[in-house]
Amino acid sequence: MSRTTGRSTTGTVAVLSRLRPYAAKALPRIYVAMGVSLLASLVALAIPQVLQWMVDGPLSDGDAGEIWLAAGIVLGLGVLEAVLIGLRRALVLTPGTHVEARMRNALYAKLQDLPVAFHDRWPSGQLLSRAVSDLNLIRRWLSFGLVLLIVNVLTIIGGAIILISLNVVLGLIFVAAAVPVIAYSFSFERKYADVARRSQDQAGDLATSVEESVHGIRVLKAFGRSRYALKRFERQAEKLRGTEIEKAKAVAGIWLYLTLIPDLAFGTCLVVGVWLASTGQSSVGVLVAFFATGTVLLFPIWSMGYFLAMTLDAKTATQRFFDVMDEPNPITDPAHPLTVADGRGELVFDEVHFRYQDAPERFPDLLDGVTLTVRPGEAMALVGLTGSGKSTLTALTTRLYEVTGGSVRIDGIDVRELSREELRSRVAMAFEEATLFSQTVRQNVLLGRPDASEAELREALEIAQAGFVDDLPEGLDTKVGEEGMSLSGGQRQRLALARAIAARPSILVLDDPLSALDVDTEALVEEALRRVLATTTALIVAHRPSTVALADRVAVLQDGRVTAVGTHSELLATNEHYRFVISSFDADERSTAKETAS
Ligand SMILES: Nc1ncnc2c1ncn2[C@@H]1O[C@H](COP(=O)(O)OP(=O)(O)OP(=O)(O)O)[C@@H](O)[C@H]1O
Repeated sequence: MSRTTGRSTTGTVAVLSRLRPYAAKALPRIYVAMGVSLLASLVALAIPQVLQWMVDGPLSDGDAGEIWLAAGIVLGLGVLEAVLIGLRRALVLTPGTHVEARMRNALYAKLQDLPVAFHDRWPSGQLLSRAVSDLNLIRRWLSFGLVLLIVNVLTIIGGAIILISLNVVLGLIFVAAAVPVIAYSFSFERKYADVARRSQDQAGDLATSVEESVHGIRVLKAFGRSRYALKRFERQAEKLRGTEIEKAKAVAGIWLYLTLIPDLAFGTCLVVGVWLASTGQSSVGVLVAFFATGTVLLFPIWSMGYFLAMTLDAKTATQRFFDVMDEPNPITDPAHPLTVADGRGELVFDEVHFRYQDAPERFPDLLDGVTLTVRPGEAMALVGLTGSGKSTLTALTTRLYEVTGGSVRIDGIDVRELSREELRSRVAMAFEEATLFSQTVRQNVLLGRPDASEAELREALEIAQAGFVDDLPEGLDTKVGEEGMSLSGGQRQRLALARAIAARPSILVLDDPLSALDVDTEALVEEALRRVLATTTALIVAHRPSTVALADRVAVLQDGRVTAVGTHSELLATNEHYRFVISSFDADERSTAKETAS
């Protein structure tokens, strides 16, 4: 999915000025760099004045002493200009990097804060490209493009005034040439802004493809789909290449205008100037100064296209950054959070309604009035057909998603009345898909409670039957996750379970976290889990009879509601839907057993 939002009508200055809070600390240094750069331009513009004085004065008088003096001044001014340019470069070297780092941290914090629903909608490559290449563009613009764009414009204006003061006719020919250039620049801005946005969005899509195919490399290889993935990637890369060429063509167009028109203007000035000098209406010195000034102005004029493009790239990058930063977060802490006093661990779903944002309107709510009480210390299994909304219901307990009606209460307090930190310290979750981070085993397990003691950490590992960690090369300090040791699915699940247990929550939510374990290990984990569940309230999504056996009672989720609650044997005896779900478990188990045997 592309996050292209189409052409923005917001002005470039208005968009870029949104960078001010992040750039505030860097701006003084950037302003000084601008001042220094402007000084360098003034020095460059002063050289032709000295030449004029030299040609009209000492050179025509044949005063050798003054000729040497003038040459010395020109040389001195040249050296001064070089020193000032060097100083400008030194000044702009670091401030942009600070701004980039500040913006990147802010973006990361925002991404952490935004709800899961946001991450469901946004492809990770789009976020990655914002965090890397867009911020890179902004840094380069701040430390280079912004300074030189402004200084070049001022240099061109100052140079034009000098040209007019040297000779009105020649000066006006030069200024008249600016009219078509400015007109073209406006149409360039419109065209380039569009194509820049498209290119940056397409780069994000490409990053998403790379990310997906790297993540899914096993599936692609196993299904022999590598060539297909490559073809898809090539198509996207080709599309981006096309857009980049469009961009390059737009820049080439303005570049042509910016070189051709000033060159034509100076050519005209040369013809008129020679005529003026030959008819005595202008001195040779003035003519020399005029063309020397013109030469000084050529680079600022030619490079305007480049800096304009850079500015528009930075504008697009800024818009893309704020696409994320402006995203409202409906799941926030209340102004005056309550605290759970006794922490008994009662979990109540009261007439809970929920529907995903992108669910078609004709569909009823996925959760259509779920009412369920899990008593303190009770282990409740949640059973239902696949797709009935079990995982979704568990996600509401920690506000990964927000209820769209009704409420979820912990010890009598609506979860929306608690700070998210307090809520997530009360409720710990373990998911079927066990995510480990590129950190040590210890850091991964203590994610929810970094200050847990060694004994607590060991106990959690023991309950989750994760003793294998001691056989890892560096034990608990072995790095796992994406950049570390590869672990099996079952090992990952056991670490994720240990993580939930180590958090010592009053409510434990387990979304089928034992699915990847072999039968023997599962039995051992379940036996150990029973000890924990005796003191902790638990909501357990069950896909297997053995998981159901862990629970005191079972709730049946059907058509968006909890239609029955009871013990396993009660429900078996009285509830037809339960019997049907359980028989589908058995069928699954049988087919899994067959697959394992074959
Ligand atoms: N992020 C999402 N955005 C939109 N729809 C979703 C999202 N996650 C799940 N759904 C849909 O909501 C329904 C319920 O999904 P959920 O994962 O809660 O079911 P489940 O009962 O846990 O299923 P299973 O037993 O297969 O794990 C499904 O139809 C699914 O397609």
